[in-house]
Amino acid sequence: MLSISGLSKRHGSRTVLSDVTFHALPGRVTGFLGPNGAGKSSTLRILLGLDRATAGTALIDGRPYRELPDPLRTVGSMLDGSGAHRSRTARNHLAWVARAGGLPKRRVTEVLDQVGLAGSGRTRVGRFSLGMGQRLGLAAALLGNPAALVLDEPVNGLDPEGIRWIRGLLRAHADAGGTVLLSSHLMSEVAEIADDLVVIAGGRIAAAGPLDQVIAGHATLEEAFFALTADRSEQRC
Ligand SMILES: Nc1ncnc2c1ncn2[C@@H]1O[C@H](COP(=O)(O)OP(=O)(O)OP(=O)(O)O)[C@@H](O)[C@H]1O
Repeated sequence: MLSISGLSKRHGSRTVLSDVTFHALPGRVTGFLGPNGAGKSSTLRILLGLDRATAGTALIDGRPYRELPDPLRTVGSMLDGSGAHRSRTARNHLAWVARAGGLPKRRVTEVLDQVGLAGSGRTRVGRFSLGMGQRLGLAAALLGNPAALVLDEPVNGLDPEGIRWIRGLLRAHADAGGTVLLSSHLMSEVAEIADDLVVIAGGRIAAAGPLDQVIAGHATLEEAFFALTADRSEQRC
């Protein structure tokens, strides 16, 4: 389980997160939805130990990321695409991640296959399309066969077939008991895949709960999203 509790973040005098609290549960896909600049990446960076909170906690199975004994086997993540150097091949990049994380080399071949890049393992990352880069980022996230996946805007750059594919992959992961937390600013994408929804705007949680509860009283998710985020987006202090 991923547990975010009372999380606040300030950059100088600017508050970018205020008392953010929500959970992402095993067996569920949780969509973390908000407009640009709402605080999604800031929250996920803290959860993944890449930034420190000003206050509050962000825990993975009850521990901060930095205290996980075996992080890559616990949580797989993708922030900002693949993070691979352009001059590396996909296979070299994954082998490097596997080595650093103490994972067996055979996992490289397995995840390349899993994300549909089996034929592109020896291609330099600099020649990858945006969608291939997303697939490579996902391959790295899957390397440790983790129970939890934390993905920042995973459908960015994917074509319709790629979007359909990633939906299936994330659905299967949750159906097998895994926890999936994915951020997006695209309502339609989230509506297609999420079981639970967390809506953030202006650094504050505007709504959280099962998808149907969050959109109850609104004709569509789009209408709910604008109603929930309209007041908050301008309220950052
Ligand atoms: N290092 C920083 N210094 C100052 N402000 C920052 C810093 N990092 C993020 N911010 C600000 O925090 C706010 C939230 O940014 P964040 O990237 O978390 O939003 P987001 O919801 O992920 O948006 P997007 O969908 O555009 O990526 C933004 O206004 C951003 O400008």
